[in-house]
Amino acid sequence: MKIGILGAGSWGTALTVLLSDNGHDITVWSVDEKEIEMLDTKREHLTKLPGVKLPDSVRFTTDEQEVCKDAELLVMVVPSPFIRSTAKRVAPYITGAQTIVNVSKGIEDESLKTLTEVIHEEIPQCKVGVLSGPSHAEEVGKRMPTTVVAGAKDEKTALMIQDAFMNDYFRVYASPDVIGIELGGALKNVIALAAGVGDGLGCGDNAKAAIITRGIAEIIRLGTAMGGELETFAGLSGIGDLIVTCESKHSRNRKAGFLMGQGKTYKEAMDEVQMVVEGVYSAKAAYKLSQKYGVEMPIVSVVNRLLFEDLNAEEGMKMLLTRNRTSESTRLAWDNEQA
Ligand SMILES: NC(=O)C1=CN([C@@H]2O[C@H](COP(=O)(O)OP(=O)(O)OC[C@H]3O[C@@H](n4cnc5c(N)ncnc54)[C@H](O)[C@@H]3O)[C@@H](O)[C@H]2O)C=CC1
Ligand SMILES: O=C(CO)COP(=O)(O)O
Repeated sequence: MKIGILGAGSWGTALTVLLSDNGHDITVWSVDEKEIEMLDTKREHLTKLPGVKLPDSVRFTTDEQEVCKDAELLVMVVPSPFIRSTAKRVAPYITGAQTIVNVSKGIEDESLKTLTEVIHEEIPQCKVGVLSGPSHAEEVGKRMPTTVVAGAKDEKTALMIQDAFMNDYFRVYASPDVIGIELGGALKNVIALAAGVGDGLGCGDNAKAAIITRGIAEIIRLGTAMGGELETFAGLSGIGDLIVTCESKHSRNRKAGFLMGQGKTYKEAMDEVQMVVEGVYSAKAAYKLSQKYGVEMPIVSVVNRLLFEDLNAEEGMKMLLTRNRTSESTRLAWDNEQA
């Protein structure tokens, strides 16, 4: 199959390896001429995925028309703040016969729309799906075992994406719950920032388990209010991706949080990570969504204050621990007759 990859950072590069292994004919596009020149001449992303070699058959371009021409499938893998502008750039070259799969993780800050909603708005003529799950580029680039979920509203599109990506080291499940998959992928990054802050402060395994568990409770509260399925949040694109991002040495979100936990400012942390930290963009959107849907998201709220209101990490952790006492579940009922 002819595939165009829109975005050439670490995830775009790892997926180029995977999709080339699957025998597809690949063209990679980036807005950044220097990045394209480096990839074309060195066959490696020297800064974002060093050590991972790209096959000679892959073509590189900065021309939107070239990457879209004859492609049956387009993979959208630019950071979330550039999804709309990239969709606008390629829209004139996309026909109803093509499918776009979004593999980026975020929520648009201004509109509070998910990324497939943004793509669909800009390119209504084509089918749009999503692929998400616990999948660090550093491991996929080395062909290490990975499992993810392909989502689309219609089964044919989901199965087409599943077929294109799946091989013996990359297992793809299919699902119709597009909103659930996308919200899990975007919101876990905000919780991973908090997990990193805990690590930076020197908190232990108990705190990490608490942040993951209470984090998924927040994701489920907002995600189900927005129409996502509980089963999806308990799956690969929900708890699965939350675990890997909170635990992995490869995670940019966890690392940014770690640096802030160690006393670095938000700006210093971003400068040191040097790659996209999506949780920073999704934090604001998640907070606004929690207000809109009337759901409590204490971790998301503290992360926002750490990032944008100069709250320090120690105070943030204390705020979470000393909230008013409450029940673990808001749904379970007491049997007071037994008292
Ligand atoms: N790196 C990973 O392990 C994974 C990343 N993702 C998601 O994939 C998305 C991309 O992440 P990475 O590849 O890691 O980012 P990255 O930080 O490695 O690369 C960012 C890339 O964005 C592109 N870019 C920069 N400015 C742009 C602009 N103005 N317009 C269009 N494109 C521009 C460039 O190609 C640049 O290399 C994010 O949403 C991330 O959450 C999802 C799964 C795994
Ligand atoms: O989404 C990811 C892994 O599934 C990547 O997470 P980070 O952006 O935190 O590295």
